[in-house]
Amino acid sequence: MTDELSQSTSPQSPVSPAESVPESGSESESESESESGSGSESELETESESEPESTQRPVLEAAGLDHEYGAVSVLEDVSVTLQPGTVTALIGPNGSGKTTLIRALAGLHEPTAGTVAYHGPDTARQIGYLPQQPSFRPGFTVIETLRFYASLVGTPNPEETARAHLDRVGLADAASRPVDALSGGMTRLLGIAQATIGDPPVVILDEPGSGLDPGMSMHVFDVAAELAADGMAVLLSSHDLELVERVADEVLLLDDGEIIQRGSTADLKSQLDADSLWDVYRNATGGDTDTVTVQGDSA
Ligand SMILES: Nc1ncnc2c1ncn2[C@@H]1O[C@H](COP(=O)(O)OP(=O)(O)OP(=O)(O)O)[C@@H](O)[C@H]1O
Repeated sequence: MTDELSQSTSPQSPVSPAESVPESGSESESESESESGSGSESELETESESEPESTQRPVLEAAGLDHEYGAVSVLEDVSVTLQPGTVTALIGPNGSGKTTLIRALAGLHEPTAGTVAYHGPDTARQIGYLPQQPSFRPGFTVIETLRFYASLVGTPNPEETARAHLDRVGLADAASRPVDALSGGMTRLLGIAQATIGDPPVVILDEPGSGLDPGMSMHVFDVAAELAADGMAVLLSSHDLELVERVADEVLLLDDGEIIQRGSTADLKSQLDADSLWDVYRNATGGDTDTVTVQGDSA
């Protein structure tokens, strides 16, 4: 699907070529991330269509992921399963490897080792992805941009789909505004709307609440919960532990490239004798509040 999106990009499209999804195996890990992430057939193993669906069966399954940037090991033996109809939250200190893991799950870079397998239906779009810093091609309005994505995935009525997705994130009033005139928070909301166009079975949101005011952050997390209620498997990363506690069915705590805790908030709290997810986090990570762990050489 990544290939489809890239190939469909015309010079007149709202998708900047510079923002399109990196080619398979490309290590162009710059922060100019694509807003059109999706499960790349070339990078994800796809299940046969005849496989029966089961609620117990993960729609996305990653096993034994390692990732290295040169000599620096950032992920080590990470396994993740995403179930339909659930919100999974990825939490962890700055630099612990969340974005690296997310990009591997979204098929945007190949892990050094391990597998990512998609077991969901053979839809036009398998994985929707919100990068940490979404960007859109200037010169197009919000509605034009979303309409473009809707037409890319073959939606029968792109206008209606675009408006419905704008509505869902609370951006309806900005439909006619040029994308380059949006605030940072509004750009993120547009990114979330874009990530869900085509109703992909898996939606991966890298820090969807970052830069949003408290009310809008809560709204965005509620949107994530609604997507899960509609049957999608939602993975989001966040540093807002209160909101994570509010919506997540499962929490993955990543520290120094390894998942050191996983489970429902209730289970984690009881296992670690903690009153809140923040206590869980602090107990499990050592609660360092004044340093960022830099993996590998600190230069
Ligand atoms: N392209 C790259 N080349 C080399 N090192 C990288 C690259 N991208 C990330 N890293 C390093 O990998 C580690 C994990 O980074 P990553 O962005 O995955 O962490 P994160 O948990 O998402 O952090 P944050 O919460 O601050 O967004 C960091 O030490 C970072 O410096």
